[in-house]
Amino acid sequence: MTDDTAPKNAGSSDQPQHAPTAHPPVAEGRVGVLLVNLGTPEAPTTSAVRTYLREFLSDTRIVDLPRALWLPVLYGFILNIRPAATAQNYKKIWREESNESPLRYYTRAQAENLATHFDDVTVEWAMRYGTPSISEKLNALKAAGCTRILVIPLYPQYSATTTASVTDAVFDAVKAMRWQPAIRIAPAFHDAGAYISGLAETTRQHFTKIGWQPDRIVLSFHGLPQRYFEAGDPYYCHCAKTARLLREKMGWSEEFAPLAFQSKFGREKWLEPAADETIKELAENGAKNIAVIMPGFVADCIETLEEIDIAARETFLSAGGEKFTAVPCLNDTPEMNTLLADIARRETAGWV
Ligand SMILES: C=CC1=C(C)c2cc3[nH]c(cc4nc(cc5[nH]c(cc1n2)c(C)c5CCC(=O)O)C(CCC(=O)O)=C4C)c(C)c3C=C
Ligand SMILES: [Fe+2]
Ligand SMILES: [Fe+2]
Repeated sequence: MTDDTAPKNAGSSDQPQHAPTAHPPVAEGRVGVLLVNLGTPEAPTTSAVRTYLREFLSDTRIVDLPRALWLPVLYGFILNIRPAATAQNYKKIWREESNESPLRYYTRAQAENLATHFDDVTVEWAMRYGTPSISEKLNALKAAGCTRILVIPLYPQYSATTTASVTDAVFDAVKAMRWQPAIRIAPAFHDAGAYISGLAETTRQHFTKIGWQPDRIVLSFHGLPQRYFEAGDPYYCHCAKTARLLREKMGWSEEFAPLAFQSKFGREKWLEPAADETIKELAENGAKNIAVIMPGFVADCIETLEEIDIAARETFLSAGGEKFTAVPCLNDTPEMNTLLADIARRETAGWV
């Protein structure tokens, strides 16, 4: 536990007789939990989106092409063209009340809700790209005396592009520390009971709220280049397992609730089928009322609110569909709170 008497030697009262006395006070003995999501621009403007995309798309975990090939494309084309269009899309979903993106709003709420479960654990949240950074928050936890820190990447399905990238940033940050905290990284939770039941329960509640039942349901996950899957990324298999478990829980067939992948970026072949094509085909084949569930996202964001709830809705209605609903992500629901508390308790076992 922290000893407030100063001056103080690090870590122990078992100091040798001739120990130096000028050591700065070091708080110690607490447990910290750091929730980490992807990251988001600071504002829905071209320049803020450019700053965000520059950091995001420079990560070799996200785009693994040789830098000599990728950087000219990134700086010559993508960062000149994409930010303006993406900023327009962020404007459509921006939370004006708190002047932030939904992803940031819900990530903060998730951390605040999780903190209510513990008296003696400090809970913080960070973003892999942009702010607040992982390094800033790990240093803040350390300064608050956390010598044991659990990091929970907020991605239910493991991918090198997301989960491993968080781990990279965590260890880059501790690399700069003299007295490193003990670090644990929570594993993927694609098949966790509380996650599947949370998805099932919030979906049922949503259908009750809207007052109609869909003819078909698309289980849409963020996509990846197929090459990453072929190189050993387990993401596709984790998505397929989440989809199967949710179908089993709800009594849905695979035909009724097919798996699809959204958010394709660039020219490479990505995981298929593409969600927008699946949604269009459903309308063309006579489905009138559909729902889209996006279990790969624990917080609503541009990909769920703009790409699906605005753009894919338009695709479906233009192709002859009549009713479309995007089921909200787990966000700041009690179900999400239970899930995070379960993960935090299990993964801090022996610490708390
Ligand atoms: C090569 C490009 C991309 C890969 C690979 C990728 C993987 C990936 N992303 C998420 C989760 C999110 N992505 C979000 C936005 C987003 N993703 C990409 C590109 C790749 N993602 C871009 C360019 C963007 C920005 C928006 C745009 O310009 O279209 C978000 C939302 C952020 C927000 O502020 O709302 C999330 C969340 C996962 C889970 C994943 C791999 C499994
Ligand atoms: Fe993405
Ligand atoms: Fe997108």
